[in-house]
Amino acid sequence: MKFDRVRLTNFKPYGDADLRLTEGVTVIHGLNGSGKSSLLEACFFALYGSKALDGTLEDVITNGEAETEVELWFTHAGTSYRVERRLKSYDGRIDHKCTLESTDGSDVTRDGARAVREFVSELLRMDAEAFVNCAYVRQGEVNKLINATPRERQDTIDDLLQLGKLEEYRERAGDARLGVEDVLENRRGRLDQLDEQIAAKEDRDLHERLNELESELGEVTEEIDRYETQREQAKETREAAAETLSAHAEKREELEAVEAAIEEIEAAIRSAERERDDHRDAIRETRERIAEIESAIDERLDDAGLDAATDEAVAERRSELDDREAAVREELDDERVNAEALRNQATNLAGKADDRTERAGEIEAEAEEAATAAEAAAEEVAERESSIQELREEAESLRERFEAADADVDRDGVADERDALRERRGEVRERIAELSTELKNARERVEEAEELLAAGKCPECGQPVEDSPHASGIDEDRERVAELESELNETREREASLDDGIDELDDLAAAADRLDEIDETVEMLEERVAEKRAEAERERDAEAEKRERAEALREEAEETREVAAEKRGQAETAAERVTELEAELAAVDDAREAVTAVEERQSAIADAEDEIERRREKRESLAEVNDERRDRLADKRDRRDELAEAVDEEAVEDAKGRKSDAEEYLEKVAEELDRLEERRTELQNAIGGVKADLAELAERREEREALGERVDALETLHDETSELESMYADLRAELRQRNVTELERTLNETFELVYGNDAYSHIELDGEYVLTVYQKDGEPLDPEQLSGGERALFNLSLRCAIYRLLSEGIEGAAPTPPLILDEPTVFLDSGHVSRLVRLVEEMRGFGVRQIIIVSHDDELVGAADELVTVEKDPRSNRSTVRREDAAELGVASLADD
Ligand SMILES: Nc1ncnc2c1ncn2[C@@H]1O[C@H](COP(=O)(O)OP(=O)(O)OP(=O)(O)O)[C@@H](O)[C@H]1O
Repeated sequence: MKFDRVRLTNFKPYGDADLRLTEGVTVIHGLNGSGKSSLLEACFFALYGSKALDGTLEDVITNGEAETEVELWFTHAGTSYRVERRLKSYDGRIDHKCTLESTDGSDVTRDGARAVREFVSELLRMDAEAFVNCAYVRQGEVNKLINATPRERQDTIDDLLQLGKLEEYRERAGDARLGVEDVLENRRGRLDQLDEQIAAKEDRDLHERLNELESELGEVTEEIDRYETQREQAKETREAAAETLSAHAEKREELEAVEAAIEEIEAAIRSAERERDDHRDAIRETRERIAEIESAIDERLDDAGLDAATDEAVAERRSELDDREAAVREELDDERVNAEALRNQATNLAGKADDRTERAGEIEAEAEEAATAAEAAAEEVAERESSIQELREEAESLRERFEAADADVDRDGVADERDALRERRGEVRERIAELSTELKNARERVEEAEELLAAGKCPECGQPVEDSPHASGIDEDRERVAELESELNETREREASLDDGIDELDDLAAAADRLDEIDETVEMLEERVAEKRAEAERERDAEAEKRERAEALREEAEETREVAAEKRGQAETAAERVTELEAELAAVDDAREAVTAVEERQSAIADAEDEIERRREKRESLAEVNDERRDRLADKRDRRDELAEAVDEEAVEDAKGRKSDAEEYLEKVAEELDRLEERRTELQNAIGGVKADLAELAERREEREALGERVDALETLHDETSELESMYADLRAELRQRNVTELERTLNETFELVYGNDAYSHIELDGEYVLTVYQKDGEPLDPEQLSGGERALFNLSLRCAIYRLLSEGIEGAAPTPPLILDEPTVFLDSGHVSRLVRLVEEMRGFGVRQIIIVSHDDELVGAADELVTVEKDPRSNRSTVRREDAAELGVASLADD
């Protein structure tokens, strides 16, 4: 068997790891804690599941992950397999899924952790424990077999070499023997019991007892037959007597019945007679009642308006009353409607009259207003007329001013005239200005000339003159000044007169304007006067008309009121009529009531007469029934006399005596028969008991025979199982001895190999697997006394010896799995490491196909065919696995040397 490949996901420190493994020696190296042991553990776990773990399933899942997966490919006996295990943690539980399948088409599959484990244990012929004891030397367990007690070692090695099976078979055979012994014991006990039972039954002479019982039974049966015959005869006698008695009893019974019937009929006749008397009395009473009713009817005839109390008269009166009522009702309805209508009319008319009166008042108020308006208009007319008068007087005085004026102008020429004067005055004023200027100039010239003269200069040229000045011009100028002065005065006078004229004309023009104004005002006022006058006229007319209308309305209202009063009177009359009619209706009702009373009494009389008739009939029928009863009574009395004669008292006494004798006898016989029958039953039971005892005896004898045979067979079987048990024990002892010899040989061989030429000569292994090491001087030594390193090598030798024995000693496919050594060199010095290397080489020589070693020892690394490096990334804390190139390997180890 060999591992081909292991692949991990989230197993302990590994994230994803995939490693191919080859034949030969593979050394796995790496730093502490990098995951070397975990890799081996993963392979072991793949094969055996949780049994292969020291910790729990949960521990192998990488911290912080929920799921791990381990796959292992391996080959065994020419078949390749793949195991896959998957652990999933949820809700604090671990789900373990596991499958195994062959990968080369040989169609092996196993599903489930248990099925796979069983398959692997079977295939490798070792369970998980055997695997660690043989193939897988775990770290720190290098001394396991040495430190074990001989007993443990014995179990371990026996198991590995399959000797455990023989022990198991021996035990089974022992169990079988004990089982047979138990059964045998039990059967023997039963056999003794049967013998006792049979002897007891044989002691009791069962056949003789049976004969005695049967003859007594015969006698008892005969006696019973005899008694039964006699009993039949007694019964017949008793029946005959009883018949005679019952015939008599019948007659007596009939007699009694007839007597009772006679009494009954008599009583019936009496009671019928009483009933007839009752009817007669009732008839008399009814007649009296009819007379009373008739007189009551007479009393009510007048009220009902009837002459006679006959049916026709009543019917006629009734229809008369109905007609009357219908007529009165009709009129009443009409009259009620009429009264209501009149009342309404009266109310309406009174309302209307009130409305009219109110309206008349309103119109009168309007007339008053019109009168006031007419008055106001008249006053205004008077006022205006006096204004007109005043204006006319003013106009007259204005016109007089024209007459009195100097100017000869009229109203229309004033304006033109004034304009002409103003023009002329303008011309005059211009002239005044010219003259003033000219005068001023002339005066200045005079003044200048006088100044020049005074200064001795020529007044005309201005040149200084001594004596002859040019003085002629000055005089001229003085004349001119005078002329101009007079003309100016003249002209000024003219201006003044023009001013006066203009002033007068201004006054006149103003008067003319005023006249125009007055004319206009007067005209306007006259128009207003005319208007107001017309208005006053209109208002007065309106007043008159309204007063007329108001008067008319008041009259109308008065008339309406009268009509309303009239209607109210009519309404009252109608209401009175209604009351009358209602009274009449009541009277009709009373009359009808009286008629009804008469009618009722009439029918009461009829009923009473019917009753009388009924009672009379009843009396007759009762009389007939009684006649018939009397006939029957006579018959019954005849029959009674007949029966009384027929009853024979002597015969009855005789029959009674016979009957009681027979009964007495029957009672006694019954007692005797009961006793005999009881005895017969007892005898029959006893016979049955004896017969059963006989049958049981026969059965017991048969059973005893069969049991005897069975006990013989069991005794034989017991002998056989005992033999088998000792045979297995012998076989195991023999095989173990053979193995011990072989193991001792291979152990010495390997020990020699790793420890030769040293202090020790050989190792002895006895039948109980007690190990003793012999020194060169022949001194024996307990292996525990060896040093740590020696012990390690010694143990490895023992393991290898077992391993070899296993691979050589078992028929068929060698189960030898890879030899796995985890840190085997811990206790070894370098010399011993070399020996270990040699041991490994040697193991290879013995045909171990695959050796996997965890170690950092250079020498071991050097001896490897394959080197696997395990590293842990310090950052992610995840391990990886890597195979080194074999060529490089060689170089590396050379370089190291
Ligand atoms: N469930 C887990 N999740 C993550 N890491 C784990 C888990 N279980 C163990 N480890 C880590 O794996 C490492 C143990 O690995 P292992 O024992 O295989 O190392 P090693 O290489 O054999 O060491 P040494 O040389 O000391 O024997 C430890 O560092 C431990 O912290």
